[in-house]
Amino acid sequence: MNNAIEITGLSKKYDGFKLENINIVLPKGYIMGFIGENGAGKTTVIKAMTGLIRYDSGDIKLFGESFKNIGAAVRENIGVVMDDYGLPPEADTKDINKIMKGIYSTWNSRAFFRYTEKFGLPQNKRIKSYSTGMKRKLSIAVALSHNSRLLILDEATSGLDPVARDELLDILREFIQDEDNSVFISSHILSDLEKVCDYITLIHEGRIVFSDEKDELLASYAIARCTVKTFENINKSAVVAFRRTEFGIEALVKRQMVNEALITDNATVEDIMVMMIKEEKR
Ligand SMILES: Nc1ncnc2c1ncn2[C@@H]1O[C@H](COP(=O)(O)OP(=O)(O)OP(=O)(O)O)[C@@H](O)[C@H]1O
Repeated sequence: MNNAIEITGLSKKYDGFKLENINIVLPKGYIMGFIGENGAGKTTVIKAMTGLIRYDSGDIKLFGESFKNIGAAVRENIGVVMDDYGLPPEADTKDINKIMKGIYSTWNSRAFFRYTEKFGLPQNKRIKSYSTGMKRKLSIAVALSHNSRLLILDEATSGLDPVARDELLDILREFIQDEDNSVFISSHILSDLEKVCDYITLIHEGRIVFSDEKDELLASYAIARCTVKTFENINKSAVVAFRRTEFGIEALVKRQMVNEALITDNATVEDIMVMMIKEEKR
C-alpha cells in the first residue's frame, strides 16, 4: 500500500455549507499542504479524516484501510494537531507524559521530553498558564511521540513565532526522511508550506480547485505584469486570472501557452491561490 491518505468522493452538508466530492491522494513519504480561505472547508475535511465528524458519503482510507475499519494499532500511528488542544489545563509536561503512556502503547517518553526541551517548554508549569504558541508546541510534541507514521496538522504553525515555525518545518523534513512517514498540514502561512510541501491542495467553497505536485504547479504558472496593450495580445486561453493594478495588468498565466517573448515572473503558491480564488469570485 503506497498511499498514506486516499479520500474519494467525500461529501458533507452543513446548514449553509457543503463539502462536495473531495478527492485527495497523498502517497507515503511526502508532505501535502492543504490551503484555502477561511471557511473553505479545511477543518471539516480534517475532522472527517480523523473521525471527529460523520460524513454523508464517500470513502476515506488511511494506510489503505477504510477509516471506519481502522483498528487501534493504526490509530496509534496517526498524530493529530488540531485547533482545540484537548490537553488538560491543570497538567504539566510530566502529567502529560503519564497520561499519554496510558493511552498509547507506542508512547516514547524520551522522544516526548526531547521535543519539549527542543521547543523550550517548561517542565513544571501547568498548561493553563501556557501561551497559545506553547500549547501548540506541546500538541506537536505529543503528536510526534507515539510512533506516528502520519501527522495531520490543522493550522499547526499559527501562533508560533518565526523561529518556532522554522524549527517545526525542520522537524517535518526530518520526519519524512523515513519514507514510510507522511504529513498532511493545513496553514494560512503559504510561504511555510511552499518551503516543505511536495503536494499542494487548494479547497474553495467546499470543492477542490487543484491537488498537484508543488514543483509542477510552480512550473505551470507565471505572473505577467504588463501594460493593458501587451495584455490584450496574450492568448486569452493562457490567462487563468488577472487584475488591474496602478501600472497596468497583473495576470496569472499558463507558462506553456504564452509567447516566449512575454516577460514573466515566477508565481508563488500564494500568488496562485489568491489569483485563482479572486477569479472564481468574480
Ligand atoms: N458543526 C458545524 N455546524 C454547521 N456548520 C459548520 C460546522 N462546522 C463547520 N461549519 C461550517 O463549515 C464551513 C467550513 O468550515 P471549516 O472550519 O471547515 O473551514 P476552514 O477552511 O477550516 O476555515 P479556517 O481557515 O477559518 O479555519 C464554514 O462555513 C463553517 O461555518
